[in-house]
Amino acid sequence: MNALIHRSRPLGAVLLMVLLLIAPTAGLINGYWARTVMLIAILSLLVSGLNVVLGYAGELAMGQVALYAVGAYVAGYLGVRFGVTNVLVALAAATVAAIVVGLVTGIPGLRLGGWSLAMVTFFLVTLVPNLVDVFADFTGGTLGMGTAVPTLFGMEIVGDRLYWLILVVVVGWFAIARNLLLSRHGNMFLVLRQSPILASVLGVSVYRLKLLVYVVGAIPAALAGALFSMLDGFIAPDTFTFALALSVLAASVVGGATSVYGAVAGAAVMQIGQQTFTQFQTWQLVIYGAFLLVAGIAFNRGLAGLAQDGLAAARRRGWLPAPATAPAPAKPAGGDTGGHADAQLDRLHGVPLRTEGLSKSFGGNRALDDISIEARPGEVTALIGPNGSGKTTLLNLICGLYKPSGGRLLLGDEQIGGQPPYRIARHGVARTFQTPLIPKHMTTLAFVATGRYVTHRVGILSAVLRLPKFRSGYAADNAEARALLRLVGIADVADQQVDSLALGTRRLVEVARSLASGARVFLFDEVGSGLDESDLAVLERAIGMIREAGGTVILVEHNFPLVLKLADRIHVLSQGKLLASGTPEEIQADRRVLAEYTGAADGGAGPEESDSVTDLQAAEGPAVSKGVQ
Ligand SMILES: Nc1ncnc2c1ncn2[C@@H]1O[C@H](COP(=O)(O)OP(=O)(O)OP(=O)(O)O)[C@@H](O)[C@H]1O
Repeated sequence: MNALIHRSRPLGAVLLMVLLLIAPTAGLINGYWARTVMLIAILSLLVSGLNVVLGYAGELAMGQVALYAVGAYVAGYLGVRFGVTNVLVALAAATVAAIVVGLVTGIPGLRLGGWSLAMVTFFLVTLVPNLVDVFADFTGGTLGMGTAVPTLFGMEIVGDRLYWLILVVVVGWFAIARNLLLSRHGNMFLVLRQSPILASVLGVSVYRLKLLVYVVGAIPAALAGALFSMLDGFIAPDTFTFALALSVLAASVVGGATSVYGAVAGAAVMQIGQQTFTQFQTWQLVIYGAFLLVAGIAFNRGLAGLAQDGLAAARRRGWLPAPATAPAPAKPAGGDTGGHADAQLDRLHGVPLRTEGLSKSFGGNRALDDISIEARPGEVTALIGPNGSGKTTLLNLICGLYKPSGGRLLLGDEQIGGQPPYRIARHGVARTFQTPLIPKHMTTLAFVATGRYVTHRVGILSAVLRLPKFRSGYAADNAEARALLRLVGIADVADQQVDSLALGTRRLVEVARSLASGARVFLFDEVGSGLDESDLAVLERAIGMIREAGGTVILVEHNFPLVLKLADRIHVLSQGKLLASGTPEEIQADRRVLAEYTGAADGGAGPEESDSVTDLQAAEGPAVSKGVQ
């Protein structure tokens, strides 16, 4: 979990809110500005919903305006047709309607994948005027409909009361959004945005998580619609235009899509801008288009990003004190990258992993052909072979990123071949990537803790309400992540942004992250590549500890000396086939292996003595990049 963000206190936001709440009664703002504040508050709900979906989960969903219309018409219709004017009922009904519409549009949009959700939600916005027209008996058609005066326990909610109601709803939503986004769930949303592949190998069903995020993002939009119908007392389709959808997108960019409170700043800039420039209506589409082009490139983290950069610069220059972070554990004597000497692993319940005649074809390319190997618990099983021989493909098959074209994959006695990656991860299979998958906007500690997201569950309600279960889970996540970072010798980078780390350190972070899930099988894809001598020593020790603790380790590695030191058994792949299997001594002595690496014509019929360790090393070519690495 993001330790730095989690500790942030919204003091400024609270003070601003108190000031705004008392402003009209204290005579600090007139009617015009009170309405402006209400409109900004309503727009910020729309923007916040978009931020959840776009900024966190990375899904472009343009339907906020359609959900805004749904909320407005549901609340309006309840009052006009059924005489239900209670604001709590109206807000609850708008929330339910948002969930229903979110599910109805999100399920097909997300099932189809790709740009489908963006398309579905885009069409939803363009459909609003037509739907309003078609159901004119309920909506008043293009002429619009007047709404009833909202009430609460017999009181009419108008004037200052409506102002307070709107602010209270907005504060309530932002409290929920803050607690959700600044929690392990928000961190998983960020992982999802950065890499659905990473989310899936962490045990998360990408489809379900995206649907959840999309539905959560729909709720504030519908609440905004309900509040708007109360504010204006009239609803007409020309409120819910494509221009408004662009305005919401522009406000999200201005405020910063990954900032919780940036939505308010973005909404304020948009609303005040529109009201101030009288020519705005005429030129709004041009202005939004140009603005999105410029802002998207020039300051893509919005006002919130500029503010964060400003604060960081002020801290660097010593104008502001450094933020308080949890003290890093003391380094042991002699350790230069954070201690690991005292670190220990709990027992890992490794299971045997077997492949039986496993094959994989990509069109006409037989990348793997009839591979039968076994990796045992408490052992390191190495996969070696020249570039393109199929090592990563085998790992991708084991963790479910590729579906086998033939053969079986057994974890213990269970056939897991062909299951989706999130299910295989839940069986206790963890992996690292040849090119580490590292999210943005997250500390190293928070990232390592994402390994525990599925295995040590804490519900969304616990996070939103900050229940004791959330707090104890947060403490346990942090303690475990720190201990694992210490184990892999990089405790000192715990509070740094994980995407700022060097490649070698990222690899060690991935090892720590894979350990955090309490996995039984570990797939390490070239973890030693890019590590210096001291990091390699730490890595060697960490993998040794996993073996001692009973874990099943499959190591793909080009660093042959490292393989010889760590492996109990080595399998050599060549052009998708299993060339040789044996102990390190047997493989070193196998002339076919040396011939494969050096390209010698005569590999010999069987194992023979060779001075081949350095030969094998020298024969390794540079890694190539393709597919899921
Ligand atoms: N997604 C894919 N689509 C098409 N072909 C692929 C895909 N992934 C792998 N291949 C092919 O499968 C073969 C094996 O590739 P793989 O990446 O598994 O090799 P490797 O042994 O891991 O190589 P390296 O050591 O360079 O990582 C190659 O011919 C590669 O082009």
